[in-house]
Amino acid sequence: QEIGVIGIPFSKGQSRHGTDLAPQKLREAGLIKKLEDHGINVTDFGDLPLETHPDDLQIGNTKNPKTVGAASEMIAKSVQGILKENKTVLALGGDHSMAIGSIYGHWLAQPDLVIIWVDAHADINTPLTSGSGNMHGMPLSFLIKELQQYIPELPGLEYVKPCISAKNLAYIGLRDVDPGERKIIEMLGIPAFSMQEVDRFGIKEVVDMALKAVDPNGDKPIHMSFDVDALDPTLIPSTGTPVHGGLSLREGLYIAEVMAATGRLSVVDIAEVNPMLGDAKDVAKTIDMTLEVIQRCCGRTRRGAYPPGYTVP
Ligand SMILES: N/C(=N\O)NCCC[NH3+]
Ligand SMILES: [Mn+2]
Ligand SMILES: [Mn+2]
Ligand SMILES: [Mn+2]
Repeated sequence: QEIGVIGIPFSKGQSRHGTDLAPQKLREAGLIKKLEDHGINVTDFGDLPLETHPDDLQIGNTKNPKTVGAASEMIAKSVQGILKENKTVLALGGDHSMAIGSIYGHWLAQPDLVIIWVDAHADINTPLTSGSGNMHGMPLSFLIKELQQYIPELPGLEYVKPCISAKNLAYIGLRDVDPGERKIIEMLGIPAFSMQEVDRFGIKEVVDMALKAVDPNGDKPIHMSFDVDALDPTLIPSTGTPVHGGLSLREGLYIAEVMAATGRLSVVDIAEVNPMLGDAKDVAKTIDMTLEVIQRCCGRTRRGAYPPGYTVP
């Protein structure tokens, strides 16, 4: 499977500078070489030239809608284009508002996509239920058809068409869900496997149940939106909203290996790495753990592999 890497140097979906530096940091840590060393064909499409909208504003408490909207539109076009080249997209964020564009672009190319959202957070606040007004806590609300009656028109987001049904979304890793989000999850019956379910059933069962819920026939293109804060903060200290009691590295790798093994993993978002948070050791650890997960999204497995036609020397 061919991988197309796109850098999304973006931070305006939240308030902490730094997530825009993550794509370059991941490259500098050897991302491309690590993938190639494991026999993975990878093309690096560079970073999107994202810009801050000059006269952006705040609507209600929603911050930077024009900047987020313009970025999402550019992300959508890029993701759609890479999918058209029959490559799996590895979208390196950037804060999680990037998913507005990556999911929309995925839908433009493969409308029957399903979403696996791996995150400590649900990111499904509407502009009206959000406390902070940071759009990285809202991406899914702009995309889910059943929520559109609750979404006000925001300047910059006009082009985003609601394109996902709640039944095509499943969560893994939740442990910090706002009241409004909990209401939405229950109202729409979204399969949500929090860390409590991970503890109760184990990661194998949770991954099986999540996939069964959104893709019962095992024939849909999969969009995995992976917020690194799904992993435990001891593994990923350099992220904006860490929450104790996260996924272990092994659980994170397992999720990635199973998704990749379906052969239908079409788009992977890697969100919320913030290299400006914590000390140098924290940043190095965060980047290192993120690279571990990314490699398994792209087909490396802990079981080892060999190229087709390989014969033992
Ligand atoms: N990391 C975050 N989302 O995944 N932050 C925003 C969440 C606020 N409810
Ligand atoms: Mn998130
Ligand atoms: Mn999160
Ligand atoms: Mn609209």
